[in-house]
Amino acid sequence: MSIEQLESLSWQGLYGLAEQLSSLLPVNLEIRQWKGTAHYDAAFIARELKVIVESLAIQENNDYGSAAIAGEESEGLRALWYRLNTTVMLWVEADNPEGAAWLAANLPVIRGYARSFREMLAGSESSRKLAAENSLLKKELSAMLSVAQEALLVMDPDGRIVELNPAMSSLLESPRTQVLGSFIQEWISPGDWEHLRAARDLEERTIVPERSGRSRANWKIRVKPVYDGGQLATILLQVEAEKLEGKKYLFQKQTTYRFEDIKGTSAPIRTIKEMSQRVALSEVNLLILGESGTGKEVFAQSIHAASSRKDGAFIAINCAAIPDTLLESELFGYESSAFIGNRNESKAGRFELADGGTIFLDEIGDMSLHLQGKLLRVVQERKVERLGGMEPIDVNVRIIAATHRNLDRMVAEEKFREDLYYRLNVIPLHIPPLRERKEDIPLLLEYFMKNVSLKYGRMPKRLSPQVLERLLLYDWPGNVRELENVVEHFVQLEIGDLVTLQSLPAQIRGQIPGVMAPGRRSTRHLEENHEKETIIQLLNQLGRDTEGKRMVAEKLQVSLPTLYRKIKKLKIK
Ligand SMILES: Nc1ncnc2c1ncn2[C@@H]1O[C@H](COP(=O)(O)OP(=O)(O)OP(=O)(O)O)[C@@H](O)[C@H]1O
Repeated sequence: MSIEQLESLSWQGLYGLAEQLSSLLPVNLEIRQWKGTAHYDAAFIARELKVIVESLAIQENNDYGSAAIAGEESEGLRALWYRLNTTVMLWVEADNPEGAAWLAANLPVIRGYARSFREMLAGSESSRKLAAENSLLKKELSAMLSVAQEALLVMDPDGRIVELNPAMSSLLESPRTQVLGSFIQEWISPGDWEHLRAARDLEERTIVPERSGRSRANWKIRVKPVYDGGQLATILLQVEAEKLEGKKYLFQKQTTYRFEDIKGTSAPIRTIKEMSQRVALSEVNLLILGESGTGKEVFAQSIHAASSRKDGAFIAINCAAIPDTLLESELFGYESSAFIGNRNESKAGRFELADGGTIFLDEIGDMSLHLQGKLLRVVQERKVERLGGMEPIDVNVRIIAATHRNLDRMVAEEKFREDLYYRLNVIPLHIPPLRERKEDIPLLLEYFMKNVSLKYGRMPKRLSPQVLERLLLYDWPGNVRELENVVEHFVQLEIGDLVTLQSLPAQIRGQIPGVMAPGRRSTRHLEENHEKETIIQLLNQLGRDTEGKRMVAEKLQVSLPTLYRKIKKLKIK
């Protein structure tokens, strides 16, 4: 029966309604009769019930703490209902003894209303409770996330990032507000996203992020899907930037450097740059040799970017950064049956991924003899075999290998396969250490000062002439990387815009030129050569008379007699 029909019914009374309705409703319904009123009509009651039902529907999302009041007057009768929290009260001012009988007769109709009333109330009540619980849970979740040291991220099944903590935002090097709402696919490859989405339970994997900020570290990911009613509802991610114990990365697949990024105008750097630009155009494998921090990787990337393979992948892998067995499966891939462990998937190796492009095997001197043998096969036959795979797979990959080790000596000591050495070493590129091209130092200082200041949003600082002089005297065992770090140190210092001697890092301040800096691996011979060179430079600058020599001794922080002894010993004219 509709409200309209109910409205047309005549008034029968009120008594008994309250009790009966209250037993049907999840609320206390009080219907009160106010004495002194002549009559009442059913239409009015029905309208009131309608108002209650509709108001409840409208107010579903309202704050239940506030009272909702609706009232109506009709022919001197007044009904007032209100709801405060879960209590609904309907007061009716009427005094009609026939009411009870009428209500009893029409109870099924009233019950129908009561039922929908109850359902609505129950629905709105449970959604209110749920909303309250949800909002509390959300607050608890974000509090938990904010105190966690691990980088954590919550996303929906489409990869939309709905929450992340400060550790994650710093790992992504982006403010939280900027990341919220973006998609994880902006940070990782489609293949890696597919794997994350397909995870059935807690899973771990290492991936190479598409964008990972300056660290260029790989991500060790723990992924946990959350299901609701059999449907994937949320994906939780814990990300750890791979700890590389001093290594730069395990894998990497973008190039960021071009030849124009290689700064330096000295003869040695110009020569090696020109040579690299020439060989970039050929297809030969390359071996880049040089001390740590000289820019071997910068060269490898620039060569790839200038080669005909530039549209193919550049896959870098650090052979010293991971254990041999993992390196083997990473390089060559595996078939499900063969891989030891609980994985049941097949995986392409880095050689396959680099097909049509370049593979950069960094720290090749650290590769085991066993893997050197397998690598030789790839170099010779241009085919790889996955672990446990039956069919060799053709790969068209250019290999650029690099090492800071002395491979000649390793070959002599039978620690590096001679046949592989000759295959890779078709055109060796020696990157000179910074101390052999000191004229590049001012340019590099200026270049890094500009870049690093920009990165930290600070004003570039000037170097005092004494600081510049000391930096020119220093022998830079960590090469360009060390120089970049020193500039970073300057930029971060809370000093004025002038860097003075006091601000120099200890290793540079403390170094008397020619005395080996801690960690330096150069030989005594190199050290003496360098000392000799430094003294000659200073004598040329300051003069060879006694006054000049006194100043040179002062600069070198040695006594005048010591300087004379050194001049004699090093046969300086
Ligand atoms: N000529 C250069 N111009 C500008 N920046 C350079 C140059 N050479 C090196 N760098 C910078 O120095 C740092 C070290 O370079 P890179 O990582 O290529 O050295 P590496 O020889 O591969 O070191 P390692 O042997 O430790 O792997 C990088 O940050 C790079 O940007």
